[in-house]
Amino acid sequence: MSTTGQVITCKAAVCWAAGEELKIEEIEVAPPGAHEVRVKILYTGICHTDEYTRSGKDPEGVFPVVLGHEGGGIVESVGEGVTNVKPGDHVIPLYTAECRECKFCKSGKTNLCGKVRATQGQGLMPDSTSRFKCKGQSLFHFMGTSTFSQYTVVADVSIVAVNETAPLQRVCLLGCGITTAWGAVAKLPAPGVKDSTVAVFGCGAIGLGVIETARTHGASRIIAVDTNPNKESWAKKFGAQEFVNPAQLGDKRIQDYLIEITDGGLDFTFDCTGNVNVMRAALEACHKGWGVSSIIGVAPAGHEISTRPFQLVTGRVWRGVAFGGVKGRTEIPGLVDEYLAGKIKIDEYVTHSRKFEEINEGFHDMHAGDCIRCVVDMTTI
Ligand SMILES: NC(=O)C1=CN([C@@H]2O[C@H](COP(=O)(O)OP(=O)(O)OC[C@H]3O[C@@H](n4cnc5c(N)ncnc54)[C@H](OP(=O)(O)O)[C@@H]3O)[C@@H](O)[C@H]2O)C=CC1
Ligand SMILES: N[C@@H](CCC(=O)N[C@@H](CSC=O)C(=O)NCC(=O)O)C(=O)O
Ligand SMILES: [Zn+2]
Ligand SMILES: [Zn+2]
Repeated sequence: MSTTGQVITCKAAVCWAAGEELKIEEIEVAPPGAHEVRVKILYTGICHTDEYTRSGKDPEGVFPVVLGHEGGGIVESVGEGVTNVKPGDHVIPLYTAECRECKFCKSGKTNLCGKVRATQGQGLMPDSTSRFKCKGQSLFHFMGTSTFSQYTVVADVSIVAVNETAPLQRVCLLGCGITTAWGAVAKLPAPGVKDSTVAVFGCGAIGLGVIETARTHGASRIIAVDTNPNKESWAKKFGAQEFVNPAQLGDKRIQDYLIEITDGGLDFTFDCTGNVNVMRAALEACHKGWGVSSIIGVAPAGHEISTRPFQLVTGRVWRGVAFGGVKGRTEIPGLVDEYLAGKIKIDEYVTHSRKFEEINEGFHDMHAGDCIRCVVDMTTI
């Protein structure tokens, strides 16, 4: 029986309040409005940003909410005026929209579309309402995606169809982590990291992806930095030649050590931790005159970065990047094809798989130190 135009009752993992575990609830998902798409989510990754918001560290966090932004699914139905996807398409929801009409999209300078960002940050659809209800209460959306629900509704500018032969339990990770890491390196202005020295701070999925992309883009030397000694073998497997544990340097600061072993500092550094002290170290480990440091990590509410302005006066550049600077509707289909052609790794990041009913264990996995990415099968309930 067709569900088009009907309210769908399904299961979702609801976070009722900051710091609480998720609770699997029966929820009602309204049909998509104009320029909206309802998606059956089959798989979702758990990203550290989901945990960041769950824990209450996100200044934009609103509750009760359906978290999740690294999903893969199939279009169930579309609202009026939707032309970019159709029922049955295999899709990846995008937390960075791409409307192709706003001043950001048209600038050619950024992937940060402005079309739905304001309401997305409030946990609402573009018309400032929610499509989710639980026990009569409205639930907030998250990052315009809410992939921890068996059905979700997203704006049409926030979704892309991908090659149907691609396994959704793998390419869902292109919804955030792997694309973020790939773009942060591959989309640097030419010549990028080719023949350059690189240091990557934090070797989770993001850091490992940065290491991998730096390797495939011809970096001459890649140094991985992580306080977790178990990450050394991971970093080397993805392409780092050296591994430094800052906790083992005694009184020496990590930036001073890196400057010492690289004849004045790195050409490129990347923060993949979200720790503002690490962000500072990554900037200060850059070479005078030309070193570029990219902030990828997301810092808790109230945390601020600082350094001596002299670090910038003397030619180091501090930048940040969201979703790797990638325009999702335009570029993700190509990344899926590159994965299918064996040019981009995804399988290697998946260390844990969980049933939907085990989603909280998936969050605990992230804290155990041996989890790179956990993929949740949304069809097990
Ligand atoms: N800008 C963007 O678009 C995106 C940003 N993010 C953000 O990127 C960050 C990284 O994500 P992810 O890779 O999933 O996270 P992980 O937690 O898996 O990886 C971070 C790694 O850094 C290590 N670490 C912690 N403290 C330090 C330190 N002081 N010095 C060196 N290493 C340290 C951690 O060790 P341990 O395991 O012991 O904690 C861990 O190995 C997060 O802040 C996430 O929110 C994610 C996706 C997109
Ligand atoms: N809401 C937070 C900031 C969260 C943040 O920086 N998100 C990243 C993506 S992290 C993905 O896992 C991002 O793309 N930000 C750009 C955006 O427009 O949201 C806060 O308010 O500090
Ligand atoms: Zn993420
Ligand atoms: Zn736009």
